[in-house]
Amino acid sequence: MNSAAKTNHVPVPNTTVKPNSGDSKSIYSIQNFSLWYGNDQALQDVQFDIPANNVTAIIGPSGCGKSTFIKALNRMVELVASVKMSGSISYNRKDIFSPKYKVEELRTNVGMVFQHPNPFPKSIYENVAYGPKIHGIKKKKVLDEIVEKSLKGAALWDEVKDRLQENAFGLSGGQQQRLCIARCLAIEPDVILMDEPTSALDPISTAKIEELVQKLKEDYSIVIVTHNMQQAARISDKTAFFLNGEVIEYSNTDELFSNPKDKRTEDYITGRFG
Ligand SMILES: Nc1ncnc2c1ncn2[C@@H]1O[C@H](COP(=O)(O)OP(=O)(O)OP(=O)(O)O)[C@@H](O)[C@H]1O
Repeated sequence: MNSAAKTNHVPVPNTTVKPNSGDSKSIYSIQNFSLWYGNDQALQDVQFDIPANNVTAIIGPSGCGKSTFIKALNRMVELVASVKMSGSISYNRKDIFSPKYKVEELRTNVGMVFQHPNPFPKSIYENVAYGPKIHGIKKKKVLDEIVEKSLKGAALWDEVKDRLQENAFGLSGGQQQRLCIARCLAIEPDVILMDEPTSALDPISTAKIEELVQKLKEDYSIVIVTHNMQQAARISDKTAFFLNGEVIEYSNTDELFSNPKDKRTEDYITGRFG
């Protein structure tokens, strides 16, 4: 780990966390991962595996560390100067914080979609072609194919195929979010991280994104932060419940919602707090 790890940190084993059931290959393995912003601890001994070609939901009340955790998975969290970490996160069995690991390689494999759609102030076409161009693809025919494939993958092609040169800001919020997903698909990642991707959207746009997430998991591993427990229950295979920076419970989604093992999980999913 290239960031200075705290030395005065005493790991507290979290006995309620279940290891991965082993029914699917793990894409990420998180071991005793802790994180501080300055002196304030935001994550404590997070430990679980994230399976490939599954949707993994991260739930928990405001401020429990969900965004911090998801931003650690692509090392975006390092952009905050005061961050210190200990423990490890492996992606495809390689420690992502090893000095040998190139962050560019990680970001090519791990795409991210944010809470608020954030298209570039460019045409719909250019938004999707941007990443491949950065990666050196110049031929128009190849770029055209990537743009079409990515927009189809994000279930947006039919709505925009006749207006590809129009500015992306002319799209609705839900369409902009699917454009951001298409932009992500264009660089052919393995993993898509989604940080509350539907919280700024209306119910119909939300339903479209949820349907899309279900389809995307055939080809991608998805980690989604959501405040919405119904959404987690509807679309995810695994759920991790975070509280005060700790993973209180991690298991198959149907199990976690129907038969929570920890009283705090039960209280949260039944709306007693949060
Ligand atoms: N850049 C930062 N600098 C300092 N502290 C931060 C920073 N980002 C987050 N924190 C703190 O870390 C803790 C976890 O925040 P985080 O945003 O990860 O929680 P969250 O569960 O995603 O919250 P929400 O659901 O409200 O988005 C909070 O106490 C927050 O104040």
